[in-house]
Amino acid sequence: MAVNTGGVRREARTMMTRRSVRGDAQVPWLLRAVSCLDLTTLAGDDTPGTIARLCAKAKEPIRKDILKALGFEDLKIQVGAVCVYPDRVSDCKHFIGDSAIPIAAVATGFPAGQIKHEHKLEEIRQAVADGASEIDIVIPRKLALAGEWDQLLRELQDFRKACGHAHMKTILATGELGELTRIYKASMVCMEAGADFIKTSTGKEKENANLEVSLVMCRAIRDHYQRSGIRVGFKPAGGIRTAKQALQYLVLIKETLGDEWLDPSLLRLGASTLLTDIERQLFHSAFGCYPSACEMPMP
Ligand SMILES: O=C[C@H](O)COP(=O)(O)O
Repeated sequence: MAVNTGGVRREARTMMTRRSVRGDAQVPWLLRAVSCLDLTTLAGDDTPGTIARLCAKAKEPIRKDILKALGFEDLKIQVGAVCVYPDRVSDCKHFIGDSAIPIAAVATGFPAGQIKHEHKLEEIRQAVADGASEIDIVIPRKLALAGEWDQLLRELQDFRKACGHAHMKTILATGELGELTRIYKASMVCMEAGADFIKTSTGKEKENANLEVSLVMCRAIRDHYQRSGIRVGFKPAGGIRTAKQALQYLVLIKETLGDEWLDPSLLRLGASTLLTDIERQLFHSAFGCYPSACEMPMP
């Protein structure tokens, strides 16, 4: 199937002008975005201290006084998952404790995927053994770029097996795949290999998540569902920093896949700093002004 690039651009643009969430109506949508958030830290200087702070925030992502002022004090809200490098999974396991928040590990030589296939499989198995229940694998881009779809399918099926009981989220790194038609095809191969989620980007490419590639990937998910009856989740990731952007993704997913996909079991927003802006916007809705820098960190 060839994707009409101009048509996708137009549709993504007009969808945002046709449908938007304004004023107080934003509050439940933003809370939904928080519950679908893969709260992420993927930095070379991540330490057990960084992971302790990440896990504390994952358990209580929005301050109690804000929730109370919004009338949601009884809401038990937590993020969709925490997402870290494989070497930090055991720290996460320790700090997440008894909470049911899933631990996601990036793997297969994240972000570039330029390591040997057997090392990728070993990395997945180790992350699962350490306590990850979700594995965000990067696809070997060279196979997609060369159109070697059968080989890509075989390697992804190996990853699927190595994940065992853990969910497999496949990262396309769309910014490195070029054409939208290739992104559609790669999405289909990932789903055929048994991906539980397809994810746009690592956050490390020059071009990360955007509405156009998200529209194409959501359509691939819809087409796959119509053919197989299997619901695959979607994870836009990389460069999603503002509450406004998060709302745009929720609108796009609602319009393309329906309300059923607005749930952590089928939607995740991969982001390292988005939560700060969402909390600031919720503070504004609760108290009528933005917090000062000492009250809440700036994004
Ligand atoms: O998977 C999530 C991304 O790596 C996070 O990217 P970000 O730091 O641009 O939010």
